[in-house]
Amino acid sequence: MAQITVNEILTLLNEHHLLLDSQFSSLSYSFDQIAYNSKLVTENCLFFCKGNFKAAYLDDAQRRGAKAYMSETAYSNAEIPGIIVNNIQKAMSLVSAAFFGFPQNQLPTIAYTGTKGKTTSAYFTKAILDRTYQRKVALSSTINTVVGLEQKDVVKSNLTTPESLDLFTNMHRAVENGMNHLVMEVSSQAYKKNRVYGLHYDVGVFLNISPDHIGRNEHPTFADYLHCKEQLLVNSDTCVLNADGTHLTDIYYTAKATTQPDNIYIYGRQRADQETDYPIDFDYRSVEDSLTENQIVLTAITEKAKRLGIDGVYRIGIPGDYNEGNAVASAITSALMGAKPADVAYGLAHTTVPGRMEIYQTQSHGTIYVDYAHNYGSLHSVLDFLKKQAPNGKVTVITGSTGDKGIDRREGLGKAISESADQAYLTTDDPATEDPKAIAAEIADHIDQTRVNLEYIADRKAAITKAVTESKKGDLVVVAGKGHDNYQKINGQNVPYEGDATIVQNLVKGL
Ligand SMILES: CC(=O)N[C@H]1[C@@H](OP(=O)(O)OP(=O)(O)OC[C@H]2O[C@@H](n3ccc(=O)[nH]c3=O)[C@H](O)[C@@H]2O)O[C@H](CO)[C@@H](O)[C@@H]1O[C@H](C)C(=O)N[C@@H](C)C(=O)N[C@H](CCC(=O)O)C(=O)O
Ligand SMILES: Nc1ncnc2c1ncn2[C@@H]1O[C@H](COP(=O)(O)OP(=O)(O)OP(=O)(O)O)[C@@H](O)[C@H]1O
Repeated sequence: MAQITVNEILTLLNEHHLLLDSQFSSLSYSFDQIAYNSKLVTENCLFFCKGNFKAAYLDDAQRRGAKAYMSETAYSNAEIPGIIVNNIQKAMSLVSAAFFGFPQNQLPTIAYTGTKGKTTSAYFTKAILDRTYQRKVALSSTINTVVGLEQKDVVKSNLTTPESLDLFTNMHRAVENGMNHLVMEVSSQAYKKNRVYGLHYDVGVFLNISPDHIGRNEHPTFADYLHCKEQLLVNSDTCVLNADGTHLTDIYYTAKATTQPDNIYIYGRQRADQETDYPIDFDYRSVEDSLTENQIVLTAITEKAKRLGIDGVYRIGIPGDYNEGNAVASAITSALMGAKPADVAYGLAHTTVPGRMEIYQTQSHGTIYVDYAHNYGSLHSVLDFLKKQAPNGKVTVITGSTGDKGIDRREGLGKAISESADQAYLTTDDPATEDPKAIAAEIADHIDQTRVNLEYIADRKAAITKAVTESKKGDLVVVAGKGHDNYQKINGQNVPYEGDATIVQNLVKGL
């Protein structure tokens, strides 16, 4: 059973210069539970006060059995002793890891960061390593969290990277369930909020970066966004970098500051004019890009890359040329963790990711894709790819954009539509407290309507239905933005929504 003594906590906090004061007299006192939500407190619990905290939550925690609290502020009315720290998020992460006996030491971890491709790459990697390690690979992704082999060990995730206490709880459960590796996604917010403070990864991957998540409640500037993402490399024993992304110099030198060049692997698409200041370890080229799959040739260039033994031709079961880079990153990380080429081949060919390039074919209408693209980078990648695949057909997109956050996504979506779509239906996507029609108008402001047919249909299902039923053979239709979500965020509520995939599945039956 997980436990921690006051002495262990104070020692840990002191080592990290986090402790300001402790009102606890007995150093040998031991807690059997830790929690940051008062509703989850049971007997003999250490309670963390963090975030937008209200004193009433501490009263609630006391009533339910908390024996001490940890906080950046002392609460004079509290009846239980306080441990006062100068950074509660860092303290909570360290104490959580210690409480669960540092589960990361028994769970070699591959961590992905990047603006786009984290979930897809994490799924590719899990599929490969599941072959190598008989499915004993845990997963922490935006979609699902997997901590064991049974159905009850697979749960839907709330965040891309969970709160530290939840993350270490999951890792502990994974170890208890006999899982022997972890593949996880790490968001920039996870670093901003110290959700992964003190956690080291065996392999850390930087997939790419483009402006996103900048604004109220997220990152004040792009520099801050980049800095947070780069922290993954500082905390990784081996770093894997994508040569085709922007800011490579910055990213490479951040990796090199704490990692020997021998433990840095760089991959990139083969190009005649390839010239970088860094050695490319692996290059790859497309043999086939089709509407349903890709095939690549992966070539090891440097000696250390050759030692991984994964040169070869691979089929990738998810379409989109940008998924080739995701697949290569996954092949390299999996090989670093012991996967054989046959495992890589199987995993890349058989991965599917809910809401990412899900394909629905019709008999006499177009081909429909459900995809999570919701900013310029992703929508541009998807539409640009499909446009090249449909020389004689029309590319139609159905999309909206979220309210109350990511305001600059609206311009980006409009730009991506203008560049590569022939037709767009603007509709509703998590409007929060905003009017979806006004959001759509902002997207429309950036669409060149002399070349793109545009229509606003507020009801998302109606927009999808019209686009799909009116499509002709050879046309490509992308239902973008919501991916696997089955709710619409409206005025603080998650209003149930049938889901893009379900709607499309039902529609194509008769077509
Ligand atoms: C801004 C931000 O990071 N907020 C996160 C943070 O909120 P918070 O600490 O302020 O929590 P709160 O909900 O206001 O409540 C304050 C505290 O009181 C406690 N409480 C509350 C009620 C009660 O009755 N009793 C009680 O004890 C809560 O458990 C909490 O500890 O901690 C919560 C979990 O402890 C997170 O759910 C929440 O994420 C919000 C919802 C969120 O959506 N964050 C997004 C921006 C995010 O992190 N996204 C990234 C992906 C984006 C990227 O790629 O960068 C992600 O990793 O998912
Ligand atoms: N390497 C890539 N480059 C550009 N676009 C990509 C890439 N990989 C995936 N995409 C696009 O981005 C969308 C989201 O992909 P995925 O969920 O794998 O990324 P993510 O980093 O987890 O995203 P998010 O942070 O938004 O959850 C996909 O549906 C696809 O449209």
